[in-house]
Amino acid sequence: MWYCSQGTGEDYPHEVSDNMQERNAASGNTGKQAAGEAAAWMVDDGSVIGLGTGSTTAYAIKAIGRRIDEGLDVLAVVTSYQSEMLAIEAGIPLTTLAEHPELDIAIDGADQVDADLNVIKGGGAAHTREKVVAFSSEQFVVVVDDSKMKEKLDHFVPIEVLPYAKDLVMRCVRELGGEPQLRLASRKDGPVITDNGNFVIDASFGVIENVEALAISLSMCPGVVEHGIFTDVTDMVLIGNTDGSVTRLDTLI
Ligand SMILES: O=C(CO)[C@H](O)[C@H](O)COP(=O)(O)O
Repeated sequence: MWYCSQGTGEDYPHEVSDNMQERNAASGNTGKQAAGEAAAWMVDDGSVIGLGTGSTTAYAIKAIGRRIDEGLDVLAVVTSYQSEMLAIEAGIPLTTLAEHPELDIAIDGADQVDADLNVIKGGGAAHTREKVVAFSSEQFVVVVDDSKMKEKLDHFVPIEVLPYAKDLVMRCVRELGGEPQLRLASRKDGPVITDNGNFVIDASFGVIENVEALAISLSMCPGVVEHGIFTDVTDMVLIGNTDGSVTRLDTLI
């Protein structure tokens, strides 16, 4: 269950909303920027935060960096080399899960979100660390543009696998009714190698009727390091719309 609220200027602090629509429209990435920047305002002073990966989260990271310039005091755990580089560039002090195993809030993008706030992640092959960070956080906030919202999930599911187990995992996926495809690199010959040194298999299942059952079945296949289905962890989704407004979906407890 979730409830929904929508706003433009009034719902978010001045700095996010002021001229937000104009700036976002100019960038050509309106929804992602609106959602990412709105999430940056969810971060409290003195908190330890998790930073996801991807182009939408990048807007949040840059906006948190601007808040730090104005005095915000935070420490961040990153989920990938990409978020590490962006956080360093934005001037965000870093820490680790070993030093801070419990995070206050994590902000991350998604490839698709359904009406029950189930999420598919891993378009950037970072979902393993992203899932660890999400489950280590008191609050997990997902930031997406409105094209990512679906009544039922039908996006392919990224699965990080041990290279040694590639063929077994492909067989598991087929037995579960899916069509597996090894993700290939675009600027290198051969497969994508994750930040953890593994392969990624993208598995298409069409419309996923039972998200939790599929998530459990995929986890049970030997050689699966982690798959991109996130259930029962998302507390809030901030959806950036093409006009620069942001719609908020919260879980009801
Ligand atoms: O899961 C992810 C990385 O593994 C990303 O958060 C997801 O792919 C969304 O990316 P973007 O914000 O660039 O659309």
